[in-house]
Amino acid sequence: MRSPKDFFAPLALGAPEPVREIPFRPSRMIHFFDPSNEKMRTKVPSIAPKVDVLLGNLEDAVSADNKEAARNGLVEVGKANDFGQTQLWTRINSLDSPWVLDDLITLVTEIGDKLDVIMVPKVEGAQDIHYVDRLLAQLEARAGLTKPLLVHAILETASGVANVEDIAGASPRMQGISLGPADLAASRRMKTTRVGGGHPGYLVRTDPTGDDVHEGRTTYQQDLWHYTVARMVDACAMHGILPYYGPFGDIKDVVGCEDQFRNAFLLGCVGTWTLHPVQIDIAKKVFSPAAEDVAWARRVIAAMGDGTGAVMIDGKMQDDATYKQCKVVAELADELAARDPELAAAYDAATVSDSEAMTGE
Ligand SMILES: CC(C)(COP(=O)(O)OP(=O)(O)OC[C@H]1O[C@@H](n2cnc3c(N)ncnc32)[C@H](O)[C@@H]1OP(=O)(O)O)[C@@H](O)C(=O)NCCC(=O)NCCSC(=O)C[C@](C)(O)C(=O)O
Ligand SMILES: [Mg+2]
Repeated sequence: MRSPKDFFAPLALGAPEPVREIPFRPSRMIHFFDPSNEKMRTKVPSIAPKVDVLLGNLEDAVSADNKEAARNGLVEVGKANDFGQTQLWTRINSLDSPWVLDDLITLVTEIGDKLDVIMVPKVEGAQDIHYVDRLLAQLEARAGLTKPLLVHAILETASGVANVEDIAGASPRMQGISLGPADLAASRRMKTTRVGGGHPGYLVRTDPTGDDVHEGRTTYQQDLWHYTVARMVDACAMHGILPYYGPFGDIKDVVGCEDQFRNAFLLGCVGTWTLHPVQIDIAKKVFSPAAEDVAWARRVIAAMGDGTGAVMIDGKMQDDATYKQCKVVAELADELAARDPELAAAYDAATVSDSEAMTGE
């Protein structure tokens, strides 16, 4: 464990200074594409402006035969495109794979200036982040990069979940963490066969009231991922980094997908993954606060003045803590509106005057 005094020192001579604060750039959707697929590569210029993050995936879902083609395809995409406000990320192969070393050497030296974040799969503990941290510093120095690359961990092993707080705080490069429900389910020996989402068998049932043991009792499906997402959110908030939901594999179930995304949004996640174009608008809708919620938040903030004391608005008590919640919503809205003129217009149109606020009543 490094001394706190050394935490922000570069890990290689000539590497850039680590960031002191993780930049909050909109990342409502991390859109996955397979860079070994030529058709997908040609779509990059049209997809990039529609997403906050475009991610060239090198790991699972890219067949072993295509690993080099995916790496080279991503280099080609990185060099050929100007991504504007859209971030370019990659998911490298896992640290125990035969491909990861070449992934890192090639990507950092060839397109390190275009990449924002390196997503590391199957992170087991802080030691995995330390390894990547030092290697990235060496490669940044070799490539002459002036901006440090950030690191994002996927929470997809039981060990990773048990060590999530250490992972979140392992390096100043740590940008965020995503849930990896498919590998995590396998690692935990859960009995599901899906990529994210719920399961009809995971439920609670109302008590029997008499002879109705076998029928007439309502059941409620539960969220398999609640514990993990909540724990991930706390670990990220504790270390000033950003939590994300992950993939929702039932592409056709756009309603279930929206519900799962919204649960994550309400619990504190800033974004999710999109695996197919149909999920992009769902993520955008869910991870942009609703216009009426933004109007309400702005109204509470205006009525609360310096943020202390208590006021009544529409029969609801507001105080320092609701003020802080409203600041989270309003500040997120401002960040998103700065990038998205349509959202900015919707938020401005919904702004409600605070004149109805009844201070002290
Ligand atoms: C599922 C697949 C095969 C269906 O692909 P398809 O071509 O069969 O689907 P489609 O509905 O027929 O596609 C319609 C159009 O959309 C295009 N398209 C389709 N997808 C995309 C895309 N992502 N980006 C851009 N374009 C896309 C596709 O090329 C087609 O274009 P066309 O109309 O011109 O012919 C495809 O969507 C895909 O490959 N998606 C990405 C899959 C992926 O990255 N999986 C890994 C992440 S999840 C994971 O790893 C788990 C985790 C975290 O590790 C863990 O929980 O453990
Ligand atoms: Mg996985």
